Amino acid sequence: MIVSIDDLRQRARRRLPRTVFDYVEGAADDGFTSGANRRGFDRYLFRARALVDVSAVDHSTTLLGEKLATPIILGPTGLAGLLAPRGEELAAKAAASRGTVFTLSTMSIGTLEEVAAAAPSPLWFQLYVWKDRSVTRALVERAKAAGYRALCLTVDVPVMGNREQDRRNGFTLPPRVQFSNVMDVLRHLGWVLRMSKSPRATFGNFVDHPSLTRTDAVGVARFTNSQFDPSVTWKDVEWLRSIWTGPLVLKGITCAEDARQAVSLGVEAVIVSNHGGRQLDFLPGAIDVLPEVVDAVEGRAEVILDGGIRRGSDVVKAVAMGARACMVGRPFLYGLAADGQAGVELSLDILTSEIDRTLALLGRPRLRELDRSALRVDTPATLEPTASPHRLETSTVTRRAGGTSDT
Ligand SMILES: Cc1cc2nc3c(=O)[nH]c(=O)nc-3n(C[C@H](O)[C@H](O)[C@H](O)COP(=O)(O)O)c2cc1C
Ligand SMILES: CCCCC(=O)C(=O)O
Repeated sequence: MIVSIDDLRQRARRRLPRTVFDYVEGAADDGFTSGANRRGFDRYLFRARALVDVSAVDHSTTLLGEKLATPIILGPTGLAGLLAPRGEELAAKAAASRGTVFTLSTMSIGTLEEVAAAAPSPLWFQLYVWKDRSVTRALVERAKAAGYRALCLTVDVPVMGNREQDRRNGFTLPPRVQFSNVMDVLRHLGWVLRMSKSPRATFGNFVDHPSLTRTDAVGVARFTNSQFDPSVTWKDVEWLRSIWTGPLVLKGITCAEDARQAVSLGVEAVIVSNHGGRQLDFLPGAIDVLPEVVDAVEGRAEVILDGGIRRGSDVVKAVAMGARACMVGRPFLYGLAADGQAGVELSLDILTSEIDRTLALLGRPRLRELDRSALRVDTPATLEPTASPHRLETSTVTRRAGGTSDT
């Protein structure tokens, strides 16, 4: 029986060939940051109020001027179409049915036009900047023509992170059957059968690219490293600002300086993210850098927390710390692999019902009114309370240079 995101993960693990599941789980280097995204939430504990009328709980919010029925939005994930045929379309439809945003990755299997045609949900398009700026410009123009509401520039992939398991597995596109994985593929004939209905098994937005011929399999990291531009700077953000008229969002902000620079260029939202621990290892957990970014932005842009959300209580903590919404990657991918569109809907329903229960038990029925007084934290000095409206109550135990002592 599936009652949690972890149950969905187990189901996804059983249904996918190892190489595909490993790609989804993949973290850079030693996986420190991937683990920190989860561990970070453990340091934030609740301060609950009793005897509050919580008969009507409201978890709705607004983001970039649009009302969201849930504070959880679906993040960009390359190759989601390998988890289920037309996977990106299914996930976008699931987001629409739950009143939230789906973000399509540049590196999707479905084309950006196919996904826009399939789903009415407020769609965002995530952009990687290609060395060939005419490719980048064409993507932006196609996204505009197809009706994507916001452009989300990912800023934490100047080069691909070191995903060692993908390298050991020889992960390619299309996925290859090799001596080392033939037994695994045979054990997952259901997936093979399902995927035979997929219109293609390569990057849909670039089907005409000379490196993506029908016969050759391409190494995913090798391909992206050859195409993504490592010389991208803030100048490119200015350029995108000038050619994209809608809201511009930067994904992958992890410090105050970058947050301030983003705001000064008129960016509407920043996503605090370490790419789910898939890029630079030894960044802190996303929730750990959220206060720094919220305080630097000072309300001039919206802040979204991305990375490590597996429970509704994680979302409640992030919102209390000043995030407007949370983005998820793997949770909805597990749902997609487990049961297609219904599985993505289930992942959203699980998290949203956990948010409701948490808000009720916390005695804070309106998500939008949460602030740092809902939390206590055993914190290093860098996260000490600030004067912002999201002032954080420290717990009675604070960490001192010499260890832990009662105050
Ligand atoms: C399989 C997979 C593919 C991803 N592809 C992209 C991508 O194409 N573009 C991007 O900006 N982020 C990508 N990400 C990062 C996610 O958008 C998001 O930052 C991350 O998954 C959040 O962590 P979580 O999985 O713990 O929710 C990918 C993540 C995963 C797991
Ligand atoms: C498939 C190309 C890159 C996707 C990505 O950004 C990731 O795997 O994290």
